[in-house]
Amino acid sequence: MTGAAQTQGSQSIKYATVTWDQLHRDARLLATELMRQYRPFRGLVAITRGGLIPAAILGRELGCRLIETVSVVSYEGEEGTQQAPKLLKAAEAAGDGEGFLIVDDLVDSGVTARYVREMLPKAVFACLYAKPDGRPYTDHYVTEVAQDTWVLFPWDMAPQFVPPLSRGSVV
Ligand SMILES: O=P(O)(O)OC[C@H]1O[C@H](OP(=O)(O)OP(=O)(O)O)[C@H](O)[C@@H]1O
Ligand SMILES: Nc1nc2[nH]cnc2c(=O)[nH]1
Ligand SMILES: [Mg+2]
Repeated sequence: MTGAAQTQGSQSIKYATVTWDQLHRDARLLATELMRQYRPFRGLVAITRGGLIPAAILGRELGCRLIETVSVVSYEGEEGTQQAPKLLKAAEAAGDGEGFLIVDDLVDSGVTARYVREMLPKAVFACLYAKPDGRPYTDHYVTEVAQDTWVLFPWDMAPQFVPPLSRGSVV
């Protein structure tokens, strides 16, 4: 994970960028830990969309071909900042979650994880990255990220031209 700061107006935003290679390595590290701790899972539940690619990698490593999805949208509540999750698709094949592993890319506030866990109380929850507020809602994660940092996943980015320093650009 690589750190960077970007200024937008008067605000400085901190980013942690994750490359495809790093994401793949982290997903394999997570798989190693899960293999050590659990009997084979009956299936995985990917939280769309961010959990889909981590779930594909974990499914391959753990030898698990049943991958169910749950689709949740979190949006701003009318009174301002409170997020209210809305279910677009339930994980019907997972029952109460027994024998299933819920997979997401990260936990931030923990709102999404808490909501999905309430639907699948017997499932194990794992993600790649965890911010402090979300950490209590995941059983496993690989790397902690500061709460004020936005994780940029490989699917959020594209390589682009950067002018050389000699042209006076600021890095
Ligand atoms: O802990 P929280 O504050 O709930 O945030 C974490 C969730 O936010 C992101 O998903 P998002 O809702 O942006 O949708 P996406 O996966 O489709 O990109 C991320 O993939 C997690 O699912
Ligand atoms: N890409 C991305 N999505 C998020 N959703 C909630 N927090 C984050 C984050 O840090 N990065
Ligand atoms: Mg998501």
